[in-house]
Amino acid sequence: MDWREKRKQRGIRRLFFSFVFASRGLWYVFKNEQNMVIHMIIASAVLVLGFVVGISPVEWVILLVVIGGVITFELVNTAIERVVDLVSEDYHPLAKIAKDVAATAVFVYSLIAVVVGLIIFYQPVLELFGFK
Ligand SMILES: Nc1ncnc2c1ncn2[C@@H]1O[C@H](COP(=O)(O)OP(=O)(O)OP(=O)(O)O)[C@@H](O)[C@H]1O
Repeated sequence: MDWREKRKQRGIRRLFFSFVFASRGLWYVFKNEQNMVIHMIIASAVLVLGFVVGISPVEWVILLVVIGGVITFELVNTAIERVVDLVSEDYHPLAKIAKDVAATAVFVYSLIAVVVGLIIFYQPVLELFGFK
């Protein structure tokens, strides 16, 4: 069955194929984008740190939203890069703007994620190392 036929599916089968396509997308970006690997490593370290210092339920929610946001922006950034390359691989000022703006979206959200991480972990990490 090719992808056009899969797209015509309805109900549970359609849902199943949506998950298959989504997991392929995630795997593709993980394999091909170094930044995604870096995001995943940092996210894993932060999650482990969350367990170690014992952050509150609200802090967990904030952390998960922020981590999910960074990963989602990286996925959308890669999708935009590939669509731009599909339209033309030649140099074009608009292609440059599209890719630069998409990359900036990831950068801005990542900066916010770092600040949120510092706010959540600053105090508990100091206490963990006996500075407070
Ligand atoms: N077709 C193009 N025309 C003009 N500039 C381009 C073009 N393709 C890429 N660029 C420039 O090169 C940069 C890197 O593009 P590339 O497609 O290699 O993305 P990347 O290195 O995977 O980016 P990211 O780090 O965001 O994943 C873009 O941000 C853009 O400034």
